[in-house]
Amino acid sequence: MVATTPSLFAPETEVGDAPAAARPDDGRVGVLLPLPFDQAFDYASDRPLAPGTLVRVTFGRQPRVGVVWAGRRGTPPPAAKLKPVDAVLDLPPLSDELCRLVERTADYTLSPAGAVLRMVLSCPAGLSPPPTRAHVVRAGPAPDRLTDARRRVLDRLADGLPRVPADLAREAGVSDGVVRGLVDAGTLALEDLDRDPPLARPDPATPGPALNPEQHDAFQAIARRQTAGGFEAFLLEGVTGSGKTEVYFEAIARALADDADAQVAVLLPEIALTLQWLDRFARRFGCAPVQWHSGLTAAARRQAWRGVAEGRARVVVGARSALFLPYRRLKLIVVDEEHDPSFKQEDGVLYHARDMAVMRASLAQTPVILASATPSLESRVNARQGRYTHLRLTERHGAAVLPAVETVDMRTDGPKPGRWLAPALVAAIDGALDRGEQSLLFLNRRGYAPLTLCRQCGARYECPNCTAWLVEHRYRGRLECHHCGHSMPTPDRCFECGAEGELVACGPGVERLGDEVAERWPGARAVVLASDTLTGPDDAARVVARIEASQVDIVVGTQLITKGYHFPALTVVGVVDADLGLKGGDLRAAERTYQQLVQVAGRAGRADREGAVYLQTYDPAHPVTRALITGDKDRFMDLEEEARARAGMPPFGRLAGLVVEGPDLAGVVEAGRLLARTAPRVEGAAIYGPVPAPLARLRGRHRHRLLVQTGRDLSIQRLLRAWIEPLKLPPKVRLKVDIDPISFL
Ligand SMILES: Nc1ncnc2c1ncn2[C@@H]1O[C@H](COP(=O)(O)OP(=O)(O)OP(=O)(O)O)[C@@H](O)[C@H]1O
Ligand SMILES: [Zn+2]
Repeated sequence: MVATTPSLFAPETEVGDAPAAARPDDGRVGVLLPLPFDQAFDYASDRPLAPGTLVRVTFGRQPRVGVVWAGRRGTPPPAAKLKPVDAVLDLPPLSDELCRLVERTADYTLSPAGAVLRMVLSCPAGLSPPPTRAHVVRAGPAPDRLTDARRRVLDRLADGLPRVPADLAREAGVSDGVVRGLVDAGTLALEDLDRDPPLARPDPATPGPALNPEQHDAFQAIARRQTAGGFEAFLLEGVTGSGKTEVYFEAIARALADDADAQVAVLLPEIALTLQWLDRFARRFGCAPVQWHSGLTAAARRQAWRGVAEGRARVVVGARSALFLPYRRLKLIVVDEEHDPSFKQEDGVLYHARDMAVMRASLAQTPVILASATPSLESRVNARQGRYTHLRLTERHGAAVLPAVETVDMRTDGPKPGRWLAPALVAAIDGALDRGEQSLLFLNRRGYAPLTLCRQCGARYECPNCTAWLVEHRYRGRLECHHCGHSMPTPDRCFECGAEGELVACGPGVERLGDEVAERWPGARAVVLASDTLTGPDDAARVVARIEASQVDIVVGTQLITKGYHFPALTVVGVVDADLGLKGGDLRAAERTYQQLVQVAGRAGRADREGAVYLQTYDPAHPVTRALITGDKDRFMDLEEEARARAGMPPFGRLAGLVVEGPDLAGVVEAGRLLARTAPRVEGAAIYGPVPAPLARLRGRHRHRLLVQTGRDLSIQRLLRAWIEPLKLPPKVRLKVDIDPISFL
């Protein structure tokens, strides 16, 4: 059997302990702590505590919040050493479904269960009751002496909503003393209430747009499962602009309407979590969803976490970590842009949020929707083999059509040296400017130039901590490492030979394109968009609003600007270096490049004006380029799939990356040798390496890699555990195990 995520569907692999009743019989409960231990520790409890109950205990000397756990008990300590459960938190217990997700994720990724639990309890402030504040409420009859000022205060309170005294006084246009007087008179009273305003409830009753027939069929398939109940995974594949979002909005509305306590999780790649998306949600549901991502303030984070745990947060939209929130009653999961590599977490617990979303849905017995214009090969195979239900939207909504794609052969039709935009692309932008339309130039490289070298002696500027060039950022006047953040002012003389004025920038980044645009079209309104040219989400929102309002003619951007945006006046897209993603090619380089370019191209011509896309390439015959021109995605993906199948690569075989890293090379080499020497010799498993990783140094640490490849019929986790657990690595050397690796750096 070929299974893409075996522990989802093949219980014979790694299954965590099934939750049984906690065992208070012996006066003990197991408590799993958010620390890197796989086992629950015993604590004394004089009353039975249900699994999932959040408790405060002492571990070492530290107070900690943990979770009463049904299985995974370590060696029981003697009764004399047992510490009591100090307190039970005033929160609903974690759902059984979530506890099992923690165990499955731990088993699947070879992480300690406690490390996964830590992702669930990721908001310590949310664990305590919310701070309170005195609010004014109506408490008795109006006083005999009802002045005009007093009447205004009472009028404000007529809606029944409590208010903070100062706010009330301001709203009524009176002094604080008037409010105080009413409290003294017994007409009003002060009550300690949650400082946090209540979370708004999205309204599923507002009708969405009428779905077109394809959208309607897709939604009906999902709705049938919602009515019948239970787990089903849907792959919602629709060309860019086909209305995937409208379809899953309907499914969200259905989930909310069917069950007054239902909760919905929507996972988006962080950079696709834009104001445009939030606005659209608010227009459809009457209020913003609850957000969960790295940019939240501490207060917003606390409110979101607690709102989810108490079931008040009905729709949560967030980056991958939103999957591990303590939903009480999860009824639908949506993973939008499911192919996006950023769903893989690359540090700590190395999980893939898309795969774990499917796992969570199956544990919670709910539908899950994976949406994409360019589904991952893994999901495609799952759909073909019947594990996912495949829903397709083949056309853009309404009159919009997919843009025409052309290649520009850089070997024959490229620009002059020192320029980056070919004549054909320049002509297309001229045309767009004449017609008052917008153009987008895409280059997935921040900064001005990726390499700086000395024309005199050839010296290159390298990061002292990493195997990487320093990238020039001319706007800031600095050279920077994109891996560790190391940064220095751009020098004016060579560090090697001292020659002055001889340093040259090699190759383009978006800033350099911005210069070329300014030179060529001095009258055009241009903007360069990259994560480091924006000061934050507000700045990004402002720029996007300007583009929407057609106050920008030419956008130069990294992938930041490619995901999910809808700019009606944008008609020309230029991909400045279509070959960039193919360099250094790992397993998924072609697939990923294809997906990214389809997304970029998909920004063109989304409304009533037709779009055109220009791909600048040195290899116009490359299958990725061919597929983009012909639009024959299926053929391209079929070829990719055949190649993977032939090589026994995922999803037809399984991979695990092992990285040994440490501060000194000798220890790393020794650890690599130890792994090689003890490697299991098992039929159906191959082990490659150790070799220095492509990023042989990162943040000052040396890194060597091994790659383990097995067939689908082997449990790669079991093989790894038996091999690695007994090993004693040299001091300061760490081993990172990455199941289903996405990054091979
Ligand atoms: N049934 C419909 N009625 C009216 N407008 C629609 C309908 N379906 C889609 N649209 C509009 O068409 C545009 C594209 O739809 P949407 O953004 O949902 O597509 P998508 O498939 O999610 O796109 P992408 O993958 O490019 O992000 C939006 O402006 C949307 O409001
Ligand atoms: Zn560095």
